[in-house]
Amino acid sequence: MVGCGKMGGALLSHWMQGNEQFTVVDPALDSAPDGARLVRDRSEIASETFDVVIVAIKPQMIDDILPDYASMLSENGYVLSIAAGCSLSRLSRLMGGAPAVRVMPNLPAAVGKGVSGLCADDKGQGPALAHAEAMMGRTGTAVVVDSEDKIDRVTAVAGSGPGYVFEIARAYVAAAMEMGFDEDEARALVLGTIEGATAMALEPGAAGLEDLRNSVTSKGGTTAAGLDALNGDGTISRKMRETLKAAYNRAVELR
Ligand SMILES: NC(=O)C1=CN([C@@H]2O[C@H](COP(=O)(O)OP(=O)(O)OC[C@H]3O[C@@H](n4cnc5c(N)ncnc54)[C@H](O)[C@@H]3O)[C@@H](O)[C@H]2O)C=CC1
Ligand SMILES: O=C(O)[C@@H]1CCC=N1
Repeated sequence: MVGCGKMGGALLSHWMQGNEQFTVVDPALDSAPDGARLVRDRSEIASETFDVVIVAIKPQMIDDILPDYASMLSENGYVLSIAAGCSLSRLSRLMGGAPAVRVMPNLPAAVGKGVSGLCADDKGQGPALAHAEAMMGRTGTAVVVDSEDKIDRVTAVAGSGPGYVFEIARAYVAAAMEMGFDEDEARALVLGTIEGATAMALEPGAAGLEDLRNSVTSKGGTTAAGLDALNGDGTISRKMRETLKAAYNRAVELR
């Protein structure tokens, strides 16, 4: 595993539940998760081969770093990347034509509630994709998508998504504090509300989101007043479209 920072570390803690053995190369780590082997420089393992090379470094570093790993992939091995944008064809080329699988995870994998999309190139269909899907299944929900472009769309919706949710929650908490609650109270009220509303929407057979919203909204009541201020002019709807488009466009730039 090349790089083991925030996202790679979150995944590894759940990947370790399987039968694979992991070697992590990361110059910045003091220790690897229990049971994984840590090396700080690739030269320490240069003569070894691995069934999978996992790319968990920043996309901008891949061109410089990945070619050094091409000779370390075993004959039937594949490259698995979690990097935003970086295309299957680029990954495979940098790894000497190896089968390639792209995964777009998200950070709640840290608590086993990740959502991820996967896709593979032609050589990566079959055992490589099945293995990657099994690994991702240990971290939450994994969905194989039918085109590589959809991975960049998964990135915009789900990969970056926790960032949007944390930002919305942060603004919601800040507004609650301006209403006179202290931070602990505001966090409990806001995060509990988000958790409870999400749990209701996820119940099997739950009503649609519009109906759920309406079930909170009394005619002429407080929710109607709040919703009118929130999205009466469509600001939130427009902002969400702009948000996803901007993230998708950036993923395309990183291909
Ligand atoms: N953070 C997130 O929520 C998500 C991140 N990703 C992808 O995951 C990848 C990693 O992102 P983060 O974990 O957020 O970044 P990060 O900065 O936390 O982790 C990157 C790691 O790479 C290591 N590194 C730097 N140079 C290295 C080298 N030469 N050899 C080996 N390791 C090296 C760093 O020490 C660091 O631990 C990116 O490609 C990103 O697009 C994908 C989905 C979600
Ligand atoms: O911000 C990023 O580029 C990465 C990919 C998705 C989430 N974090």
